[in-house]
Amino acid sequence: MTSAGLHIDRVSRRFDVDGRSLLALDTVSLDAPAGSFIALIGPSGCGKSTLLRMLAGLDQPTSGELHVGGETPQALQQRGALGIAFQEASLLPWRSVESNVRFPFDVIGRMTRADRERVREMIALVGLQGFEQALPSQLSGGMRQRVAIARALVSQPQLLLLDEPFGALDQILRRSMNEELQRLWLNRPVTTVMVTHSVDEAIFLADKVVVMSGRPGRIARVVDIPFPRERPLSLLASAECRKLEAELLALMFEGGTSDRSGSRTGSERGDD
Ligand SMILES: Nc1ncnc2c1ncn2[C@@H]1O[C@H](COP(=O)(O)OP(=O)(O)OP(=O)(O)O)[C@@H](O)[C@H]1O
Repeated sequence: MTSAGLHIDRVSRRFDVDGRSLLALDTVSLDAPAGSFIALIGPSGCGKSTLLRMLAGLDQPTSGELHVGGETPQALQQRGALGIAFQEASLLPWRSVESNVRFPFDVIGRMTRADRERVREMIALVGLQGFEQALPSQLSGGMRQRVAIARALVSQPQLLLLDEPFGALDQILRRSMNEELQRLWLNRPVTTVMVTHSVDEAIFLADKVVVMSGRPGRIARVVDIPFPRERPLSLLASAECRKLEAELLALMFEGGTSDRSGSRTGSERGDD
């Protein structure tokens, strides 16, 4: 299964809260070619998770459309072409590591010899050989996130969605998981959208960082990350990276008023 490009076209989402209509996302448009790594950053409540949930087919826009490789997220999800890992690893506690990683195949009712081999391979790739029969409660937080990432990638999805996958980990573990995710992604560059609160994590992993602003949630700016891969962790201490981090933070606080070049959204162009 090859990776797929993203097409988000003027997506808005309203919620009814206590009889009031809240505009959580306002005409968000974004295009990304197959094999891109997109990081979504922005202040709390700006709609990052809402956008990710729509890409996962778990929610529908009030207006606008989302397509992944020409298909709706629902279609993608139904044929097992979506990989999802959220902050709480959300493993099934009664299932072993092996059984959790195998889960996406159980859902689509398929388990070929190649699938079985793939489960074994993913467990090895995330460094959990020897823990196949362990239960989630017997694992550390980092190991549980590794299982979640292995499960998200096992069916070779066309789109990988990550919502703060390392948010609950300490800084050292988070860094090493960032390295590990980069290695897995370089092994097979699947189109990825990751929500993160960590600006340097976004810079380390992404091709493009999408900075969102809040109330209502909009894309303030899309910033290309210029650093070639494979990126070493030492990149994060470099002056160039620090400067970019400061600019992205400023964009987040100012609601995207910095003049750093980058693509503009439909609403910025005033064509919505
Ligand atoms: N099911 C829902 N019903 C009502 N309001 C909702 C619902 N889901 C999200 N919202 C509202 O939409 C807005 C965006 O929420 P969302 O969780 O997408 O933000 P976020 O950027 O992911 O925030 P955080 O960084 O804090 O996780 C918030 O104001 C939130 O209260």
